[in-house]
Amino acid sequence: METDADTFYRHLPKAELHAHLNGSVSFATMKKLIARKPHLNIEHSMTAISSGQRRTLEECFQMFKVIHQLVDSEEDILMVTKDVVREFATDGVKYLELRSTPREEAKSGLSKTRYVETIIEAIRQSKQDEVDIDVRFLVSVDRRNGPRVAMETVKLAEDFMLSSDGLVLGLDLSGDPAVCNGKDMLPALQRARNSGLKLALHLSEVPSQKEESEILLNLPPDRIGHGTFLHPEVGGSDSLVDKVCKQKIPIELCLTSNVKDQTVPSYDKHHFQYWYDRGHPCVLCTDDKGVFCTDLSQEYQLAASIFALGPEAVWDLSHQAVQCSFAPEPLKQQLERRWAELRPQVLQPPPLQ
Ligand SMILES: CNc1ncnc2c1ncn2[C@@H]1O[C@H](COP(=O)(O)O)[C@@H](O)[C@H]1O
Ligand SMILES: [Zn+2]
Repeated sequence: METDADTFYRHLPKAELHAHLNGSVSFATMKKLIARKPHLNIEHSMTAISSGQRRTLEECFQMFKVIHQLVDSEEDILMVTKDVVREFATDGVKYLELRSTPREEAKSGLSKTRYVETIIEAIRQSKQDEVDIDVRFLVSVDRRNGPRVAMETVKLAEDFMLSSDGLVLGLDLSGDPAVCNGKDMLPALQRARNSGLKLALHLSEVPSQKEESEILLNLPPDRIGHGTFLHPEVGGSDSLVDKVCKQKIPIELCLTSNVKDQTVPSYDKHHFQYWYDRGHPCVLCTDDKGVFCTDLSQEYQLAASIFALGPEAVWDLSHQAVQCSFAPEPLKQQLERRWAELRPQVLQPPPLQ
């Protein structure tokens, strides 16, 4: 049963800035995918971490491999993208920056170019179907594939930035942080930056990335994913915090993801508190709503209850997310107007009976 609090969070207009396509596949879509490929013998428990369960980060990356087996054709990608976009819209997300790693699938004849084209097609179809959400796309670089593939991906992203009517806005660096030194990605990331792609980089998701984060922060990135181990209290450093604060680089914070993959010991120990208390721009995100069994309304609700945020503070957080987005100025202004229109409806208490 939906409570008044649930309704408030669902009606709160939200901007989702950190969502990996294949990590965002819902239970309902997963069922359709599993039915399409029964021979793979995949069960839902192999692709999602249900409530109360935890996994290691390594186990999470195994889950993505299983999901990738299920999503390996143009038809799958089109369906998955349309479903994910619709689900975010139903959750009250008005602006979504979706990210995904272009993949080649020899079996189904899928090329990386076709991969991205299919996602763009799904975004366009969602718009035509009048799904109430603006969607933009970030091309992901999986660090596992090393610097050469990273450079190829940047070139692909550049082409799409120029040919997608503004749907492709930037580049994401993600993938298993235990693999490959991000330092080696520097030439590709520099090139991306110089060509006008916005950079959203997963930084310090695990403790061993201090040196890498120092280097990548000099780029600088336009946003940081997680940043779990940047601050000195968890083994980071003042110098890292200084760089982030001086350049006011917004941080994408994914509470449930970090708790379920055990990079953060519990919700109340989440580094949201550290950055929020400093007045630093913080953006609540889901990361992988399918794998971590969450949605953005739930993430706002969790943050509010754990860190004692009132409705105005929650509103300010969702509003700030718009400002931290990579949306071009006219779209940002359009979203600002949307937020302003919805504010009285969402924040005003219901009249007394
Ligand atoms: C949990 N924390 C995380 N840290 C780093 N990278 C992550 C991630 N969650 C997801 N990804 C990245 O997103 C891919 C799946 O979506 P796409 O196939 O690209 O749509 C994963 O393979 C990984 O590269
Ligand atoms: Zn992520």
